[in-house]
Amino acid sequence: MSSGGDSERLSAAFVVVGGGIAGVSCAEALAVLRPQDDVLLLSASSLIKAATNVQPLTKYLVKFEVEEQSAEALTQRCPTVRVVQDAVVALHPGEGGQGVLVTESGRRVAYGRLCVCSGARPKPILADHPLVLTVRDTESVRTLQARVAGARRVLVVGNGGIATELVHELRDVEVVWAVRHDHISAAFVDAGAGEFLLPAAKEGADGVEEPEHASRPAVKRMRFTEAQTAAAEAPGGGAALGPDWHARWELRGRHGGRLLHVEYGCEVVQVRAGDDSWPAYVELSNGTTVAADLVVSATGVVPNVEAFARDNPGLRLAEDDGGILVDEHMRSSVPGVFAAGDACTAGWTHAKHWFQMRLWTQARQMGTYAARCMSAEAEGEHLLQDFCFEMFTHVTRFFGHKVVLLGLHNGQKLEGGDWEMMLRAVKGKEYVKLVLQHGRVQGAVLIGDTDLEETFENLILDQVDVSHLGEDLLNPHVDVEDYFD
Ligand SMILES: Cc1cc2nc3c(=O)[nH]c(=O)nc-3n(C[C@H](O)[C@H](O)[C@H](O)COP(=O)(O)OP(=O)(O)OC[C@H]3O[C@@H](n4cnc5c(N)ncnc54)[C@H](O)[C@@H]3O)c2cc1C
Ligand SMILES: NC(=O)C1=CN([C@@H]2O[C@H](COP(=O)(O)OP(=O)(O)OC[C@H]3O[C@@H](n4cnc5c(N)ncnc54)[C@H](OP(=O)(O)O)[C@@H]3O)[C@@H](O)[C@H]2O)C=CC1
Repeated sequence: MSSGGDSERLSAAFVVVGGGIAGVSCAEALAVLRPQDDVLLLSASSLIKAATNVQPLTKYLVKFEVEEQSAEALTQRCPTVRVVQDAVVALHPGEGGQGVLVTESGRRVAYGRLCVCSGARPKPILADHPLVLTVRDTESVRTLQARVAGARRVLVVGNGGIATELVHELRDVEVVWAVRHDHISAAFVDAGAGEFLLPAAKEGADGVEEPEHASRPAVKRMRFTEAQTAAAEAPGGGAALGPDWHARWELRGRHGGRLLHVEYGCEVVQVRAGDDSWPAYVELSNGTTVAADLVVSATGVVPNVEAFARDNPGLRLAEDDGGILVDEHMRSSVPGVFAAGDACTAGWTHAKHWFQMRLWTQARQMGTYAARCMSAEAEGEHLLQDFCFEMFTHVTRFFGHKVVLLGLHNGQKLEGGDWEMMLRAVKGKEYVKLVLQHGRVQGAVLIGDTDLEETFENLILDQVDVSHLGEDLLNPHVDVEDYFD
């Protein structure tokens, strides 16, 4: 990896900014697609993140590991990729000719085509408070580990991916989890799934039990309208860490046992100065005051695009989340500038069953696809959009359970009309939820080892009418695939 070098001038036909999953996937794909061209990967972080052990679970659902690697590992795999560690501070798109990036160390990097994969950064509450921490990269989790080691009670704020994983992993400490919804893990799952996960959340990582096999699944069918859904959801530096980050970092406090208490339907109002007993008292909007050693804010992310947007009014950012707005070919509003991963906002008309979530799956898909788009543009070729944008898929683990999310799994985008929800649940073992509209499956939440992902993926994609199946659709003794052979 190159570093240093005041006012050095570099140039490459293809420049990628960012050493996270999106940037590395883009650079790797460019190396394959454009063996004749130099690819320059510029990253502020010294290590890069690569997707390894990629395993397709179905046509759309892919599982992989995220490995932190040295830049040399990437250049060995892809000899045409040069990696330079430096932070971009400005983008000068140029007019008609080559654009130029300016870096922190004074380099000027000319590009033919650029892909911005600069990720996102935490959107914390009380950002400058010394007792409030966020988690994003290796450095931040190292700080968290040190601070948790001296803690008796930690307040976790937020109800998404990080809070869900963190609450599970905190050991030997009292955890108060403040969520603004009426159930846990609301950024990913519905109230029923939150209820299903709660006992495992209370157990924590040390107490994960083997699933029960004895009880019979209960199948329920419910009909939802827009009003009911709204009511149900009413209040009650470096690359992002990869999945399983928590498995590598023991987060152990000094309480001598773990306790979880959830405060529902609330936000932080203020953090009051502490006394001899506790370093801080946190006032919540539901009237509760929590004495704590530490507050972890896990309240979402914002795209990290200031260096590119500053002084570039021509670079359109999304109004709602501030990401670089890209079209169906990952092109920004500035010619020659593409964007992918957490840094971008998908500005095209989405397929019915797809929506954007800032996840490593989408970072990898977008990075790879952006490389294909850049290459096709260079050749003047027309490219059809990748099929991965046809349907939202995500696989992860929450509280020791495998979680698969398919399509409009929470009825997203279906607000306007009638939709039904069909459920099958066995306490501690599995939770299967289908979202149906007009007799067709629109989405699914599969928790546990259900082995149903392929069946429901096909039903969502094919949109066949399944109304004649009734509750057999979730009958564990019926092979739904047989109906469609
Ligand atoms: C704690 C945590 C756990 C997560 N767990 C999961 C999970 O289990 N499953 C999942 O799907 N998703 C997970 N995510 C989300 C996932 O990690 C991100 O969606 C994904 O990594 C985004 O990849 P990216 O390449 O777009 O951005 P990043 O990984 O953030 O990479 C951005 C890169 O750009 C570089 N950079 C930034 N600005 C500049 C600049 N100006 N100049 C040069 N370089 C720059 C950074 O150094 C970094 O190398 C998690 C996120 C966090 C924080
Ligand atoms: N296993 C996985 O798949 C994981 C994925 N990730 C991803 O990493 C990124 C960062 O994770 P994370 O920070 O958890 O973000 P998420 O977007 O997953 O969740 C943010 C949560 O914080 C809530 N929130 C926002 N503002 C406030 C506030 N002021 N007070 C209280 N709560 C608030 C949001 O509520 P509301 O929805 O109402 O706005 C939401 O529940 C996300 O893109 C996430 O998808 C992270 C870890 C694991």
